[in-house]
Parts: sequence; C-alpha cells; structure tokens
Amino acid sequence: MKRVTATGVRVDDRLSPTDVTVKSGECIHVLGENGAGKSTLLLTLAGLLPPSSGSLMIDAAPAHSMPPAVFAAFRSFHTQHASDPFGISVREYLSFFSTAAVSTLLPGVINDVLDIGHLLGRRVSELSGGERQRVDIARTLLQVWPAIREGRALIFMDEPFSSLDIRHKYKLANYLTSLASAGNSCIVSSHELNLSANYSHRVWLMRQGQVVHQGAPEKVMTPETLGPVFHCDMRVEHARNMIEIHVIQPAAKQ
Ligand SMILES: Nc1ncnc2c1ncn2[C@@H]1O[C@H](COP(=O)(O)OP(=O)(O)OP(=O)(O)O)[C@@H](O)[C@H]1O
Repeated sequence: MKRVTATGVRVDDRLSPTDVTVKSGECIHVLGENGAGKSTLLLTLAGLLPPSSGSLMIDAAPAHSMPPAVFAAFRSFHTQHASDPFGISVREYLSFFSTAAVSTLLPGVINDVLDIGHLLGRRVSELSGGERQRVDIARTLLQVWPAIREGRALIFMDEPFSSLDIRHKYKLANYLTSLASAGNSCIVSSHELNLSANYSHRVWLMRQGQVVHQGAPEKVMTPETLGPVFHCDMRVEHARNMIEIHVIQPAAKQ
C-alpha cells in the first residue's frame, strides 16, 4: 500500500521537482553528500516543510488536509538539531511524548535497542552526544508507539546514526528494518554507506537537490552511481551476503 506519494514536489533553491513514493513495509535510506537535499526532502515528505509546488499525498489524501493531531499520531520525525529541554530529566522529557504511564514509559524493545533505561533519572542537558541522540530516537518512536504496534507508523529519521557508536548504529539500523517488516515505513537519511547498503529495502541517491537514482541497494549502489554522487572512486564487493563499499580515492569534484 502506498503511504506517501510525492509528485513534482519542489522547494525553492533546495529541492528540484521530485517524484517518489513510500510504501508500507519499506525501509528507505536517503544518501548524498552534504547539502544534497536529504533533510529538505525528508521534511517535505513528512509534511513539515510546505513545498513551493507539487503534490504530496499521505494515505491517498492531500497531506495539508490532514488534522495535525491525526498526523502526529502516526508520523514522527527525528531531527538532527534537537533543542535542549533545559534542566529536565530524561524520564520527564520522554513522558511528554508518550501516553503510557511513567512506570511503563519505556517499552522493553526500545530499551534493548537504544539502551537508555539507566539514563532515565539523568538530566537531558548532561548527557553525552550519543546518549542524547539515543534518547531523541526513543522520543521519536514513543510519539507514534501505538501506531508502530499496529504496523502503520511513518517514521522519518534525519541522520539517526551520526553520533552513535558502532554497536548502536547496527542495532538501530536492524531494528528499523524489523519495524518495516511489521508494516511500518521508515525513511532514513544517512552518511553510513555500508550500513545503508545492508539495512535498507531501497535507497534514494541524491545530488544537488535531486533524487538521481532509486532502487534496491544491490542495484543502485554501484561504483558508477556512487562515484558522481560522492565525488569519490568506490569499489563495491558482494561477500558473505553483505554489500561492502570501499573508498579507493577521493576524486576531483565534477
Ligand atoms: N532553512 C533553510 N533555508 C534556506 N536554505 C536551506 C535551509 N536549510 C538548508 N538549506 C539549503 O538547502 C540545501 C539542502 O540542504 P539539506 O539540509 O537538505 O541537505 P542535506 O543533504 O540534508 O545535507 P547534510 O548531509 O549536510 O545534512 C543546502 O544548500 C542548504 O544550504
């Protein structure tokens, strides 16, 4: 089932007219160099940045026609630039985004993936960068937790892996694919080529405000497509059921 259908969606000076769809059960990773337009595309598809032109349909209805409270019950967005909730504890912070009682605030699976149970009593402002990011990812999931359990959540994550250590990066990437397997849709921007190649159903490669390639990672992530997108010479190997991407050398900007 199509959850998001963008047709000719454009943002002045940031995003060229773009046609993309997101189906239920998909985990899509969006890749491209700094400034390629990944955040802009995610914000637009999430209905948080009005497009200059084009049409955005969510569940076959115009996105702008959906009451915000209805939308927020199944669509959540993890941002790269979270503001600091001064002075409050992690428990209080998360409780703003959950309908569950404080005693059952953190579903076990979220704690298994993000490992934040021991941080609940700490002040948000005193966490390390990666701890804070894990708390914010939990916030994003808690906001739509009832929809996640029903397999109908639309989860946007803008660079959720950036500050995580290697174990949490892989645990989160794997968990997002499992959420998609349960019917949810995850749209994730990433600079982690190897992670994205192996933990996504589709990738969108962006360059200069355009989606220039989209499809299954094994089809789309080739030296020929990745080279011009990242201005690097790459080697791609398929070994042990994994895709391995190696940078051979940075190339001159074309
Ligand atoms: N609020 C804004 N107003 C105007 N231009 C913006 C704004 N935010 C981003 N831009 C510009 O839009 C373009 C795309 O930015 P965007 O943040 O979408 O890129 P990105 O691919 O997410 O980059 P990164 O990997 O660095 O996070 C860039 O040229 C950026 O400078």
